[in-house]
Amino acid sequence: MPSRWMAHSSFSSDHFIGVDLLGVARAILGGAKIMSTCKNKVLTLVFVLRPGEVLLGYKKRGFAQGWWNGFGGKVEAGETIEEGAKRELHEESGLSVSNELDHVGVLMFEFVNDPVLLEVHVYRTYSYTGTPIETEEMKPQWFKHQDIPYKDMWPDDKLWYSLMLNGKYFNGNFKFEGLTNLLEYEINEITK
Ligand SMILES: Nc1ncnc2c1[nH]c(=O)n2[C@H]1C[C@H](O)[C@@H](COP(=O)(O)OP(=O)(O)OP(=O)(O)O)O1
Repeated sequence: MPSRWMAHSSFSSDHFIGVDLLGVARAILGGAKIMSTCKNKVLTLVFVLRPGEVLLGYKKRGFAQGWWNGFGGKVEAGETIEEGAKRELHEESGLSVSNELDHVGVLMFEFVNDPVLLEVHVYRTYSYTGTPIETEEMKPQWFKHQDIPYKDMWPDDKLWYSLMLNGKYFNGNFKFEGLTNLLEYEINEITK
């Protein structure tokens, strides 16, 4: 039975920092079946790992084109967040994952003058089948941890990647103006 990491948020742009994301994350860790309220745009982000390295994809088109990122995208109607994560990973890299993904974080992104909040669920795994292939959307490449190209990535990534790479559970709130100006943020590591 797949886990149902359905998103929930009482998030409001009037209370950007300090929302109950910590409570959401604790509930998830406690095994709660959290259903989507559909207030946010729910996305996934999957990191495939091998010892000392992470697989990133160079975004060839669309949102954040020209930057490196994990694999992921929007969760579709009728699928759990984890199912969406596995589907996007396969579509964008050719890799398949049959085991449960390790859910390590929830990141909330607000953009100035945009009422839509992005709720990004971060997963990692060492367990996959297949060989990474270039797809219409992404060009994959393995990076040693010390060579991760942060200057060609979302500005927030360098703030939380070490937690993800070390298998810590975390959440974060980020407020952007445009795609490159990170105005404020908060990151919490959560102990299980
Ligand atoms: N700030 C930040 N840091 C790291 N990663 C992300 C962000 N913002 C984000 O949106 N992301 C991630 C979350 C997703 O993995 C992708 C965005 O997905 P997107 O390409 O919009 O979704 P798809 O469903 O693949 O889109 P199309 O198929 O419609 O192009 O970035």
